[in-house]
Amino acid sequence: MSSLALTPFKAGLFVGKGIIVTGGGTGLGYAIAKELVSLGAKVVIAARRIDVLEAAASELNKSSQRGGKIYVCQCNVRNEDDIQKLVTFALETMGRIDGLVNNAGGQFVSPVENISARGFKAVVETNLLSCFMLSKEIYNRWWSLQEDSKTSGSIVNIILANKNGFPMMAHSGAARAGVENLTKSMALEWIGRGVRVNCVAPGIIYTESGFANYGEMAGAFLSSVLPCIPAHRCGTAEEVSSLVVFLLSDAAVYITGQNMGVDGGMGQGTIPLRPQDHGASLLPVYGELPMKARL
Ligand SMILES: CCCCCCC/C=C/C(=O)SCCNC(=O)CCNC(=O)[C@H](O)C(C)(C)COP(=O)(O)OP(=O)(O)OC[C@H]1O[C@@H](n2cnc3c(N)ncnc32)[C@H](O)[C@@H]1OP(=O)(O)O
Ligand SMILES: NC(=O)C1=CN([C@@H]2O[C@H](COP(=O)(O)OP(=O)(O)OC[C@H]3O[C@@H](n4cnc5c(N)ncnc54)[C@H](OP(=O)(O)O)[C@@H]3O)[C@@H](O)[C@H]2O)C=CC1
Repeated sequence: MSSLALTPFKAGLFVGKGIIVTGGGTGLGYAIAKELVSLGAKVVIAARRIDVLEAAASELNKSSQRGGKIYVCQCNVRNEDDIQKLVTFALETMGRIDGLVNNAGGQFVSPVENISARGFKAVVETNLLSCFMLSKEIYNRWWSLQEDSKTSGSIVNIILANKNGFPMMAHSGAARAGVENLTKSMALEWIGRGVRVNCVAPGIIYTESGFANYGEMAGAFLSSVLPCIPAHRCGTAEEVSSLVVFLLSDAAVYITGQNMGVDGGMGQGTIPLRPQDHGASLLPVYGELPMKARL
């Protein structure tokens, strides 16, 4: 499903630690879980499709080192009851929670004017509300109760590179911008409890599962978009997971409230999904624009 982790971290870095990775059965989440379990972590992977999670767990457990173990929990992150059950399950199985990766997420392609209110809400719930609900639930039921000042938690929120908006996926752009700001607020409120909160903003990362959601559009998208990425290629899931694992680890103990891109030089700029074709609008009001200066 996924190639080797890139981590340079020392073996056993996460021995005894418990981490939750939402959307951990596929794509980026799978790569993150794989790297963690190979470093000795206990990891709960959570998503809606239990069959996908179970298949992933049996593969991932083959990468386990030093007591690392994968547990699975069915959870729709849009549902608060499911979120509460996930935290109960994680505490029962792992005995503790040291890290959370809010990775489950997604959206659909549509111009703003065609998105229904329910569709917009569904995307906001999937990407933003879920992050708030799960982070808060773990804070209230675990991190806020720890007396030992050396006990710390780390939350990594996966968003996406959309500093300049996200045409054709505006609902997701808005939700992810919300996650970035929520990250900064949680980072400042919870620093006194030793909880760090950061974002990782991937650019275009080739994951079979992720791109499968877009059917035939994905091929056309990739060929038009690759020249716009300074690296001239997509990233890989492992190139994202190495940063996520670093942020989860104590090596990042002085880093909180940040948003870091993994985007092949895009500077977290907008993923260039083309706006709908249009004739040259916004023509210059004064003077003529030479033809070669137009698309
Ligand atoms: C072209 C290539 C682009 C590449 C981009 C590269 C960068 C980004 C990559 C990634 O993010 S990869 C990960 C991708 N994975 C996913 O997107 C999966 C998760 N997505 C979803 O589950 C859905 O998109 C969802 C909307 C978040 C949830 O859908 P669900 O069907 O479960 O929602 P409901 O509550 O049933 O429906 C609510 C509402 O939403 C409307 N809707 C759902 N899908 C679409 C669609 N494809 N087009 C238009 N509208 C959609 C649905 O119709 C409902 O609205 P109403 O019809 O009732 O008004
Ligand atoms: N690949 C890319 O280029 C980029 C990806 N991202 C983001 O990275 C994250 C991972 O993407 P990627 O691995 O590529 O794609 P995937 O489609 O493989 O991952 C999405 C995961 O989220 C889970 N998920 C979706 N909705 C829910 C829900 N309501 N409740 C629980 N789990 C849910 C899915 O599992 P299930 O369907 O079983 O619930 C799936 O495992 C996503 O947030 C994505 O938007 C950001 C930038 C670029």
